[in-house]
Amino acid sequence: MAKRSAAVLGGGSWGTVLASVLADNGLDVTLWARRKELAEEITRDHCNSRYLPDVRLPEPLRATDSMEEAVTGKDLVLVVVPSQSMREVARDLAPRLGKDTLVLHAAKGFELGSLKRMSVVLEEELPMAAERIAVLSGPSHAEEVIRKSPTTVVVASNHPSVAEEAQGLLINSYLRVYTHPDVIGAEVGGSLKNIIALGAGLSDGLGFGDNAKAALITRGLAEMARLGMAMGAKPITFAGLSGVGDLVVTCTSRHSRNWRAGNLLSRGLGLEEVLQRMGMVVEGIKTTQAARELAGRYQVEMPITQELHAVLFEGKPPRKAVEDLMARGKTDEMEEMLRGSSGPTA
Ligand SMILES: NC(=O)c1ccc[n+]([C@@H]2O[C@H](COP(=O)([O-])OP(=O)(O)OC[C@H]3O[C@@H](n4cnc5c(N)ncnc54)[C@H](O)[C@@H]3O)[C@@H](O)[C@H]2O)c1
Ligand SMILES: O=P(O)(O)OC[C@H](O)CO
Repeated sequence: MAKRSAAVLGGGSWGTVLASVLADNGLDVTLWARRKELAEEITRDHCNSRYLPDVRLPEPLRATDSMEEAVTGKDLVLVVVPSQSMREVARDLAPRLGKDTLVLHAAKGFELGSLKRMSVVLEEELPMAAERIAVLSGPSHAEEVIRKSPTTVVVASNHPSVAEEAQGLLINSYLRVYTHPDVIGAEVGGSLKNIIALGAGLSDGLGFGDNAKAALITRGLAEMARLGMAMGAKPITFAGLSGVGDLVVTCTSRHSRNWRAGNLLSRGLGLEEVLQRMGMVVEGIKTTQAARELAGRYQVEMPITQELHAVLFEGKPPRKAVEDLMARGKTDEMEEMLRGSSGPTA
């Protein structure tokens, strides 16, 4: 059988690590990076010094700054760029995509303005591949996967055979991949957990304790599920890897960009300075804007998201945001879940 092949689009932390996983699995892999110097460094020195310092990448992994060269003849194209770049990259990919190539994305966010999920953006820009699209999500920090630390993720697709094929290409002894039928749930969970992780970083930075973090995680999950269900997700998806699994890892890991950004905000730094210090994408910030608009569109209460929006974009002091969350009207924790609707409780 011919050697399977893949292109990974995006030379940041997660793109580089997923390309390394596929190379470890024996695929012929080409990574596409926008910057020529980065592509050369990966091919020549087997490292990505900006995004993964001190990590040696698999020798067979090749990189290029030519998308044409990267994607031509590949069985799988894995798109791993920040959400706000997804449409632009998909547009460049469209004329080059092979007629049977699987398209998998691993971004966690919504497109600002349209508020669309990433697989919808891909379907719009790659209509010829609409039946071959899948999403990769779940608790997976790049820094741990590259060390081959045991990790579990899901590949969700509306087409079971597409999810199974992507699963077969990615699964190995340190990355266990489950298929999943709920694309909406996987994308909404993977995106919204970043908002709660920003809140967890803020909470920890302000010196609130473990009770506060447990509350944020649990009530955060409730509002993630509430919006997800209104958007068409299956509630059970939020109990899985792309829901509570990813929420827990992002709220508690020292690797989390979103947690770290929240923590820097708690020290009184402005948003611009926080982003400059991070130097990597912090998806939760734009997701907070998108989720607040989605909450309005779907008439769903998202108090944590609302308060975080006020802190990030309206100058509200974080302690006042916490006070206001605690002082909300009395409610029943499970009322809405047990009613099975997305009605107005929080
Ligand atoms: N880092 C992780 O551990 C991790 C894990 C799971 C999911 N994700 C998700 O993967 C996505 C990418 O995250 P990351 O951590 O790799 O980000 P990163 O900040 O490490 O890297 C982003 C990369 O995308 C490139 N890029 C941005 N816009 C581009 C464009 N228009 N064309 C080409 N390249 C472009 C940047 O140059 C950079 O190389 C995000 O949605 C993130 O939430 C990340
Ligand atoms: O580092 P973060 O906060 O962007 O999170 C990365 C992944 O989404 C964790 O699964």
